[in-house]
Amino acid sequence: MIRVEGVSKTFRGGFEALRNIDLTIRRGEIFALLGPNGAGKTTLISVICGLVNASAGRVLVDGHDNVAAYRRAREMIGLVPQELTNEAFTTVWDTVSFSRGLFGKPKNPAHIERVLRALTLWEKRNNRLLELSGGMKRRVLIAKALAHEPQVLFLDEPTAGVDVELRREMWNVVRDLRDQGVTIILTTHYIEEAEEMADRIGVIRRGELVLVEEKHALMHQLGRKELTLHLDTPLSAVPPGLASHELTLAEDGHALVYTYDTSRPGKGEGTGISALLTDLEAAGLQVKDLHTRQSSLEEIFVSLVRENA
Ligand SMILES: Nc1ncnc2c1ncn2[C@@H]1O[C@H](COP(=O)(O)OP(=O)(O)OP(=O)(O)O)[C@@H](O)[C@H]1O
Repeated sequence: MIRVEGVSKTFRGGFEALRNIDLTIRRGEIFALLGPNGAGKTTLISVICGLVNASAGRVLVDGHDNVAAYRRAREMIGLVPQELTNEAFTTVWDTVSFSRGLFGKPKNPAHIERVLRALTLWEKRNNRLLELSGGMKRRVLIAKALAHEPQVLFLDEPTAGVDVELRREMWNVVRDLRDQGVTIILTTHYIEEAEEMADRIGVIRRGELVLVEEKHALMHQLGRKELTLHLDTPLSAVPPGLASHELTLAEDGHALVYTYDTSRPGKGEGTGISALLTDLEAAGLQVKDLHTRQSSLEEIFVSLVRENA
């Protein structure tokens, strides 16, 4: 659906906000662009949408070059901006219809009605924006972005600063849109959001795309857990009887660390912990204490960003 080829952006003054980005977005997927503040997420979206010119490279939207064929490319895209706009005295119906008009599309009340119903705004269509709750205003932004029937929807921080309940509601809205065939690209600070929503995740850091991965493959990494066994008597090496387990020595031989995978439970011997405990006993090792830990999503994200430093 979208190809980003060798895109760089250097702002006036020489700041390099994007460096040689290559990215392909597949039709019908939800792609989450994850990155810390100032990483370049908004700049990348702005370049793809043709709001900011790239310094190098090109962007194709469904095969249309977004500079040479700007109008064709742009009309395929709906953009939900980060900030709420301020048309307080306009009604929901008018503001959404107006957005469609901006793309030179003929009026289509049936489509506007479909969009408003899908976003549960139909009952509020005659209300002015100032009369809506924060969550409704956010949904109006989505309705505006969908008014001209785009095939791709960009959501820039769709749930920044909203409460948990509203965040879940937004996630459902986005999933429904995907189910209707809209390709979705969202930026987020929230790892949980990327985990919950995305088919693929891209991590951007200081203008570079440091990782693009299927969510499930990432989850596989995330699924690793550690079991630390504190020993009564320190060891100088892992005993031969335990060689078949994935063990390393830690804390000067006072602890054995077992790494296992939680993403494939219930197959064969499962986590392997019971077999390990049996073998520990057979090897005559006394375990004083034990604890388990799982890398949090935050840790994985931070380590990904650091690894690529
Ligand atoms: N018009 C501009 N002129 C100069 N520098 C800019 C301009 N727009 C953005 N930048 C810089 O480019 C970098 C990337 O900004 P961008 O808004 O893309 O980050 P972001 O990843 O969306 O961050 P956030 O999560 O904070 O929204 C920042 O350092 C920002 O200061």
